[in-house]
Amino acid sequence: MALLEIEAVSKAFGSLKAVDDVSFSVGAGEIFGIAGPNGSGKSTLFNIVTGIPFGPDRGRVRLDGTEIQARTGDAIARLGLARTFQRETSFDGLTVFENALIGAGFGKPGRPARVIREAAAEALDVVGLPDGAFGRLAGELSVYERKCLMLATAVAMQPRVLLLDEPASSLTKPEIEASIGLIRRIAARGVTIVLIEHVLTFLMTLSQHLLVLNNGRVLAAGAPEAVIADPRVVEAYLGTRRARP
Ligand SMILES: Nc1ncnc2c1ncn2[C@@H]1O[C@H](COP(=O)(O)OP(=O)(O)OP(=O)(O)O)[C@@H](O)[C@H]1O
Repeated sequence: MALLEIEAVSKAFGSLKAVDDVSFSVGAGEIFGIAGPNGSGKSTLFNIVTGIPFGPDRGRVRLDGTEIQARTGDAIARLGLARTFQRETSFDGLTVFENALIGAGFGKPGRPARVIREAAAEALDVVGLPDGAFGRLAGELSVYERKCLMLATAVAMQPRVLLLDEPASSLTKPEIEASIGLIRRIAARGVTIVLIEHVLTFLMTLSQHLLVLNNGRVLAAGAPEAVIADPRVVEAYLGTRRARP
């Protein structure tokens, strides 16, 4: 059985169908990529799945067989589904370690402080933020470091499924390479990953399955090589240009 099942979900804003009858499933341990032009509904899809800030108008979302579409974002996160955002999001007035502690302590009442601290330190280690950075204020970090911290805070929650919204945006090529490595490290820990990204090489390198959205609908889905070779995808996602290598 799939770990995450999305069945015919839709979300409209007035007359705009931002997500329109979208279905797919993600197997345990998989890295599942989602691409699509600007405004095709990718972030709205993540909002619907995580309940942050809203669920779907219609359709079902199942996490390990449990229907979650009517639950709050908070309850969904407690069930083991975490997300990051397109823009770096952190508590800027808190230190790197304090930010990770918030993730590690989330939804785990009664967890000993020592265990929470260990989970926070481990998550920061996974994303490559060294001990020397633990005391720095989040607001003083570089864009890349802030993205790493947002990721570490989500990893510290020890989710079963992690949804990453454009982790490579605004990064340099070496930083993108580093991000690929750290997403692989997170996946190797048994975390199932769903990844939205504009950078196609990033998606192609990481994903076992790829889905392309266009105007809120699934345009193509399947093996990444087959999907990006699909003429409808070339036209919708890349316009008249060919895919950049
Ligand atoms: N809260 C909202 N209220 C009204 N319209 C919205 C809202 N959120 C998204 N939309 C609209 O829904 C459509 C899909 O937006 P969404 O952000 O999901 O696309 P996207 O594929 O993530 O785009 P991008 O790649 O630019 O981030 C767009 O037309 C957008 O303007």
